[in-house]
Amino acid sequence: MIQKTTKRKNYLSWDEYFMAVALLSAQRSKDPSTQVGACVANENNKIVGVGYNGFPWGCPDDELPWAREGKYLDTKYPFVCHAELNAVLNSTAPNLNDCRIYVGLFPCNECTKVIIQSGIREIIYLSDKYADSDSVRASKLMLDTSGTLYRQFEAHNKEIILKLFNDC
Ligand SMILES: O=c1[nH]c(=O)n([C@H]2C[C@H](O)[C@@H](COP(=O)(O)O)O2)cc1CO
Ligand SMILES: [Zn+2]
Repeated sequence: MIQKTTKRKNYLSWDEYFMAVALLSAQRSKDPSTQVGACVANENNKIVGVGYNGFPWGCPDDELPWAREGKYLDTKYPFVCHAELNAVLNSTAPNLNDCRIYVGLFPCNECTKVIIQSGIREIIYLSDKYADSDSVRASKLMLDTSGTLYRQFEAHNKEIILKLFNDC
């Protein structure tokens, strides 16, 4: 076998790593329409919280509705906890001051309040598909006025492949 003496070139950047963790977490979501994941990293690039969208602890995934349309109480919206909320609540760190949060989807106004109040200073998001909604407009107003940073994730690769069985 030929010995490799220089470092590997195609390793993940920190941004790619944390976004990949967010996207992997999203795969735990039972939402049939939109799976969102979030990953909080601190100043030392340590992961301090992860989450995905789902119903609250103890609320059965098969009994509450997953519908998007219909009467409010027949939809998922009053029940589902957003990924960002779960990532903040799941954190074991004493506080999230100066952390970054990586999310698949631009945070709604309710999650934005949680993000700002938790001390997180930067949001890195993948999709802004609800940019035209009042919720996201309100988010941006709060972020701009509070000085909380946000930027879209810059992808250098279109995909990050995880192989469960690798030939190494
Ligand atoms: O910031 C967010 N974080 C988050 O976890 N979600 C969740 C709530 C829902 O389960 C799903 C959105 O559903 P839909 O795209 O079908 O409206 O994504 C939604 C947003 C933005 O609205
Ligand atoms: Zn939200």
